[in-house]
Amino acid sequence: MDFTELDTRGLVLLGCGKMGGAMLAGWLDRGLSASAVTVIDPNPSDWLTGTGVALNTPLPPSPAVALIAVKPQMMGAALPALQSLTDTLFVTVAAGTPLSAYAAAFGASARVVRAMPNTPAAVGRGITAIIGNAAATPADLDLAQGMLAAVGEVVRLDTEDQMDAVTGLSGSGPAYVFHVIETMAAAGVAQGLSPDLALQLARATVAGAGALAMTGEDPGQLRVNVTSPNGTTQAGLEVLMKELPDLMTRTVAAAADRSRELRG
Ligand SMILES: NC(=O)C1=CN([C@@H]2O[C@H](COP(=O)(O)OP(=O)(O)OC[C@H]3O[C@@H](n4cnc5c(N)ncnc54)[C@H](OP(=O)(O)O)[C@@H]3O)[C@@H](O)[C@H]2O)C=CC1
Ligand SMILES: O=C(O)[C@@H]1CCC=N1
Repeated sequence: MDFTELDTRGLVLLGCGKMGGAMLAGWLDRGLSASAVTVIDPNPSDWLTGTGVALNTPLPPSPAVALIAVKPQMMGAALPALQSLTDTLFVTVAAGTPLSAYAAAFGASARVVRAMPNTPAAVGRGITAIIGNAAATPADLDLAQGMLAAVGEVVRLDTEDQMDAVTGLSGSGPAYVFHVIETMAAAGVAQGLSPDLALQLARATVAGAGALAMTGEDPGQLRVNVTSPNGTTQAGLEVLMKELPDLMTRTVAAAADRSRELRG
């Protein structure tokens, strides 16, 4: 990405925990100047302190973008810190919190893009869904998309309602996959492997399958390619496929429902 506008006018980051930190790490790795970034966070991590960004200093009056990455529950206490900004695009990654909440805090003319990223952004492999409010211009959406595309894929939503399902699928999804790694490793240990070897096999299997899935081949066909008739995979899938579809449907639904609840 061309970071010129952010480098020139500045980027403010409100909250730099797991998600804000993942995105900032991705941007700094891809060429954003640390000197252009001001972070507001009550307890900066050692990593953040070492990046050279400005920490809890007065804000520039008109940064290009203010990224809001605090927990939805902290929003009321945190947003007033950004109220003095002028001609700034607000980009929020908070789950649940609707676009209307930012109009209430910053005024109806505030330009806001709501985004749902995920933590693989830290290694440039995130996926983020975005939607703007009525005040956000096409140029604002392009700016937000450009920033987020620097740390992975970006998709645009048609309606804000879709954000709950996106949150339940790709926002929370990395945690489901990490749990698959954990449970595959534990299953390998139950078959007699050492914990270290089982974890190495599970981690590389998920990463390799993910890379293969990204070739664009249909995932159902990729599954068939592994499955010899009456072989080992078929025996395993006969167990997994009885339960996983319903389990995954309920998992994503629970996360999406929680996103709906967070609207308050
Ligand atoms: N983690 C994820 O995978 C994803 C998270 N999100 C969204 O990102 C947002 C942040 O989540 P996550 O990074 O996981 O949470 P974290 O708790 O890791 O990060 C939030 C950060 O905000 C800080 N903070 C608290 N109060 C304030 C304040 N008043 N002003 C500035 N900073 C403050 C926290 O400090 P302290 O810890 O000291 O309170 C913390 O460092 C949430 O809204 C979440 O819905 C979206 C997509 C994925
Ligand atoms: O768990 C959460 O609420 C946040 C939103 C998506 C991922 N983490």
